[in-house]
Amino acid sequence: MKIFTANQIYKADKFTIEKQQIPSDALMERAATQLFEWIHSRLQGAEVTIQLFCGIGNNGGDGIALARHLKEADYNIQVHVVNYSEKRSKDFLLNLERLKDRKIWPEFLNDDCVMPEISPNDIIVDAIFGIGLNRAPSEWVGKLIEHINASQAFVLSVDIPSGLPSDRMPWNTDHVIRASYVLSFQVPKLVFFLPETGVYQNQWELLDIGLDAEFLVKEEVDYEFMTQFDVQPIYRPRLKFSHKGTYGHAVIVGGGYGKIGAVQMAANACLSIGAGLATTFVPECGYHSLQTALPEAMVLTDAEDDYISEIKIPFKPNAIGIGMGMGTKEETVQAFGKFLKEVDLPLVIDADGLNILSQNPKLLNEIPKLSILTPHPKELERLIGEWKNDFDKLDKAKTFATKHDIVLVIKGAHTITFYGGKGYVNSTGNPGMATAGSGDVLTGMITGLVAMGYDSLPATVLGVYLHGLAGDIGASLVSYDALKATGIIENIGKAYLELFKRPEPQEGKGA
Ligand SMILES: NC(=O)C1=CN([C@@H]2O[C@H](COP(=O)(O)OP(=O)(O)OC[C@H]3O[C@@H](n4cnc5c(N)ncnc54)[C@H](O)[C@@H]3O)[C@@H](O)[C@H]2O)[C@@H](O)CC1
Ligand SMILES: [K+]
Repeated sequence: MKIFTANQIYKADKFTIEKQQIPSDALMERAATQLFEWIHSRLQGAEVTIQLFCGIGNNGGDGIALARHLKEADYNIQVHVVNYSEKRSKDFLLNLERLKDRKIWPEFLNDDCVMPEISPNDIIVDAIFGIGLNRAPSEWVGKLIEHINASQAFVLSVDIPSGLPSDRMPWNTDHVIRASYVLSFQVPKLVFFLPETGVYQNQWELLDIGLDAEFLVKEEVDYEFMTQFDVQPIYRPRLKFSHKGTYGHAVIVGGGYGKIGAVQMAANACLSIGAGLATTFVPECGYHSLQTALPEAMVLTDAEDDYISEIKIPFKPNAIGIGMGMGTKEETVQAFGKFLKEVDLPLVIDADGLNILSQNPKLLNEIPKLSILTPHPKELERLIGEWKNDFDKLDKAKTFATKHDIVLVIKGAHTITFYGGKGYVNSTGNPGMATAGSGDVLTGMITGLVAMGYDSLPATVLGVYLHGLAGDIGASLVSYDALKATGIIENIGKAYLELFKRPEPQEGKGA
């Protein structure tokens, strides 16, 4: 699913109005109808007070049109116009007139207004600013937002939490609505997925306002949100007349004294995702535990007992995952550097492989093209340097991936994969996956998919999605808190099955 910028949404809006030959307020009416139906199907006419805070642009217009629908269904409403500018939008004014025709007179809030009383039992509709916000809200509007946030009422934001710009950091973090729920039109907004800006909403959901399908299909975007619908076509079914050689031979290189488990989990995940064969390459000390814990895998050992000193693979594998539990001992650094020069297939590089790269930046030029790097935030910072904020991080990550022609995976609540100047935002996963070994499992899964013949980008996007989905299934069985990395591996099979269940209505999860 494409993630549009505000400008692209305006373009889609214009295109739709022209192509469908509808008046401009028709989209606002669709938006208001959808908002109303969402609310009405849940409240069923309940006697709760709904306080609507509406700006003077089209977001406010949505709120005003919604107020009319709510009134017609006999809801108990209070409408406030947050009068932050004299430049009222045409469709806002049109809907204000329609509201007045029904004898509803909104209260106009200005910079000298008394803050309206809000009970914790009220429902707030936040339609103050939408994607048109392009500068800091003035002080009194900021104070009103703080007042709403302090009310403890349920806050339903229209399109985006007011005060949150769609493409940059907020000017003042206190002057952004903390939404209990966001009903966003047609396409998700990038800010929902970033750690610093995703915190302004608990949950979001899309409402379809019928923006033109042709535009949605054709418009090129910088980011995509990878839903079940987007990921399904990547999957390649196993063939009837295939054998284990068809699904590739993966090698997992890593481990050290006390850190053989990382390799074991990666190799286990690699086989569980479907690789034909898996061989591990570990220091000698890992031999017995690996042979015992994972009988399906083969084991090659380094000459050294405790650490890796020379990486020798006596056959040509289809994929190599490297770095987990490997340490950054000088001999290992040398071995890793030599291996990078020799190897002629894309690698999946994680953990200490990434640490070695950041400590020895010259090695970055030796990374085989189309390799996949899977840093968590700290590892990413060591690779690309500090960032000012999430947007700066995305820019730096994109530049780094393009410069080295690699796939870069920024792990987190919504893992983002960068390749070829584009970012793919993952839709699965949960906080329970922030647990030891979760990254090793991901590396193993992606390595397995590369071994099976998937190209680097599809292998990564599918691997990240299935990893999150396996984690979601695991957490649904044991809770977020009790989920362990092995619990993710155990549910890879169920994740595959879930991938082909009938898609549910698009619904997102907040930070
Ligand atoms: N294309 C679509 O998808 C549709 C969009 N609709 C709504 O339209 C919204 C966008 O409407 P607008 O473009 O009118 O913008 P907003 O309603 O977000 O903002 C109103 C206007 O206020 C001005 N402004 C920006 N920052 C300000 C500030 N800090 N203080 C004072 N004034 C400020 C800007 O000129 C802006 O256009 C969307 O978020 C959505 O809710 C809906 O009506 C349905 C159709
Ligand atoms: K809003």
